[in-house]
Amino acid sequence: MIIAVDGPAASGKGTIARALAAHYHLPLLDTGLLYRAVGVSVALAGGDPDDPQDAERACAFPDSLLDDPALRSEEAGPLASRVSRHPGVRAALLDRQRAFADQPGGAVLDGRDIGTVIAPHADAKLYVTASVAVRAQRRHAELPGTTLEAIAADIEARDARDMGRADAPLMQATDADLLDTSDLSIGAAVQSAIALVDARLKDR
Ligand SMILES: Nc1ncnc2c1ncn2[C@@H]1O[C@H](COP(=O)(O)OP(=O)(O)O)[C@@H](O)[C@H]1O
Ligand SMILES: Nc1ccn([C@@H]2O[C@H](COP(=O)(O)OP(=O)(O)O)[C@@H](O)[C@H]2O)c(=O)n1
Repeated sequence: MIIAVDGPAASGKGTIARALAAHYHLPLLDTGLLYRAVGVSVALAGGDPDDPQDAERACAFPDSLLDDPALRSEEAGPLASRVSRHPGVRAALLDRQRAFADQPGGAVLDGRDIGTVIAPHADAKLYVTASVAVRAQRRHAELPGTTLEAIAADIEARDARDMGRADAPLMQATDADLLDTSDLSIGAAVQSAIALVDARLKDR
């Protein structure tokens, strides 16, 4: 069984994807980490994240980088969003994500284009969202050193860049279930997600 979880920054998709992976005993891939690794690698090499060649070169990052806490920093999100616009970067990361999705037994993947590009054949697809104000509050609680205004501005800029790019833009797949977590606790959001996935599995 493949479960695709997509949505914008701090919508709660990672939390939901983790809970679904535990509930259904499936391996989990946070695909945002791959783009964060490319973005951070470009910065470490002194390159330009908006330059396709610099970004593509950085796709050969070492796997050990995926465990680096720097990938969760405030700077890494916008860097990831900038490199992820380049079709060459998306192509370089495609096989790894598809192989994870199609492993025997299935998988949960979360990101921006799982239900639309990586695993359009997923058995269940969730598009997780929440208002900008709620998402900014959540990220602020994680990154208290930054102002709420700066975080909200980053979220809005990232939404616009991720939804506006030509290649694999962030969008709800036509067959994805929408889950707005703005007014839901983590527990309630996870229960709703499990109910939506169970309903899709029954229809298979
Ligand atoms: N429904 C929710 N209610 C309150 N906080 C939440 C909820 N879902 C997630 N969070 C918190 O918000 C932050 C961002 O959630 P996360 O799942 O990492 O989002 P995403 O993967 O979409 O960026 C985390 O600190 C998480 O614990
Ligand atoms: N499947 C994916 C996952 C992430 N990304 C990009 O990587 C950036 C960081 O993704 P993330 O999921 O780690 O970010 P958060 O939603 O956790 O803030 C996003 O803003 C996207 O630009 C993507 O293009 N496609």
